[in-house]
Amino acid sequence: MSAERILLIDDEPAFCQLAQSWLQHSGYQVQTAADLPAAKLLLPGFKPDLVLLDLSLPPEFDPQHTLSQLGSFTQQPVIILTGHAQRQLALDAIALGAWDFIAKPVDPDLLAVVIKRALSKHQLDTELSQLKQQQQGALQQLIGASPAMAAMRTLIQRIAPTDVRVLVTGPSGTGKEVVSRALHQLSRRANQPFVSVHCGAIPAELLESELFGYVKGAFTGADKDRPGLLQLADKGTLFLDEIGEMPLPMQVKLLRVLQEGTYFAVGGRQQQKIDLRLISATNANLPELVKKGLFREDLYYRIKGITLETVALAERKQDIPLLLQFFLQQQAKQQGQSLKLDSTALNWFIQRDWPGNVRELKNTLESVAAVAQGGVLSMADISLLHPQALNLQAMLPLDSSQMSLEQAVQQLEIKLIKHALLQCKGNKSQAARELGLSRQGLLKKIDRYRLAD
Ligand SMILES: Nc1ncnc2c1ncn2[C@@H]1O[C@H](COP(=O)(O)OP(=O)(O)OP(=O)(O)O)[C@@H](O)[C@H]1O
Repeated sequence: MSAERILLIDDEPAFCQLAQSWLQHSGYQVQTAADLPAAKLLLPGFKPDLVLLDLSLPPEFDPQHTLSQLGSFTQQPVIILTGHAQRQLALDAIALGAWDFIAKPVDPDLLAVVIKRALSKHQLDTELSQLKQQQQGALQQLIGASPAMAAMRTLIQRIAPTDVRVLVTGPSGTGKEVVSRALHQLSRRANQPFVSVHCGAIPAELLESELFGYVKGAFTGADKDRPGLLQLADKGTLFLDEIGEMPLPMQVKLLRVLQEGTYFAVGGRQQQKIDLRLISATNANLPELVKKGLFREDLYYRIKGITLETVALAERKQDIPLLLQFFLQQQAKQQGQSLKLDSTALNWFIQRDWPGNVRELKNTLESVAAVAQGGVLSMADISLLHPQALNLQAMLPLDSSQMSLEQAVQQLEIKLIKHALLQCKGNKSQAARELGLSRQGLLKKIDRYRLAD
């Protein structure tokens, strides 16, 4: 650990020299300043963890003036150095926020104790505020003000500090990984690793050695010991994404780890102990997979703990503007210019269906932002990537002002669907994609408007 830094502000050169040498001897880094202007110049570069401040400083030698400057030291505790006659002033200083005072001539042992206490308090304060920031940060990444998102936030805050296993379910692209990361960041394991494993992306034959690691000679090519992801996640959180895709033989092995907290590396004989929190995610229906014999029932109950369910964007459309704003800010940071959507473009994003949920919304916005020129994203930009969007205005029913909103919307939908089907030569999957609908959604509308023939 690097030495803690102390800034000593005192105009007596002999005292400064002596105190500096005591403190350095005790392992602190010390810089001295003879007056407040000199001290303020040192602050940004030296970043002291603690300030020792004499009250009578040149040019005024006015303790009240020095006290009025206490506000310059907000990031670190200040210990006041006083003469015996200045006791009341020292008490005033404490009322103004100084941490403690010590009388001159200074007793080095007493000084050491006071400094140690002040520094450990300062460290606790810093850790606490970092933790608070981290916690706010974790939830700030989880955008949405819908009742579903508010309930999700409350649940995350409640269960994050426990070690209970969590299964996050919900449609693809709805934020299951974001939720899992927030659970980790709000947990007591926040400073330990969060290791994410996509169970479906690693070939079945490699999954065991990826998770458990292997020892030298375990198989051809294993020329040295290699730790597995489980070991990398030790003390932290293991996130098993798409757990429904884990092959059955691997499920048996994972079950043993969860039951016993131990495992063997591939080819290894030494039992490894592990302490981790498991969070799993899936968009599959696990009970259904259990019924079909594709997922072990005993493992299902082991990983289930508490189930959190993320909700499709279609069921919380009110989150779309907030999400757009969040992603626009991210894009703006990357592009180094401010970005916004004009009102028609914003409406297009809100009205559209997003079968790929937040992921699709984010990707679409990013592509539009990439092709847009200037800081305002408009329908013209959108139509470069989604030509059917341009036709929208032209397709509005001519006498729409005479109709109810519902009738006008229905007419517009019918026109758009017919147009898309024509363009896609009757291919419904393609037309659904063009319209930003799921195939199922399009079929329902075709049925409702009797457009089948
Ligand atoms: N509530 C949210 N706030 C901010 N970003 C979100 C939110 N939900 C999702 N995202 C973003 O959407 C994208 C997809 O999210 P994520 O990977 O967490 O979804 P998922 O449900 O785990 O998807 P999959 O099932 O396909 O693995 C990510 O870029 C993520 O940052």
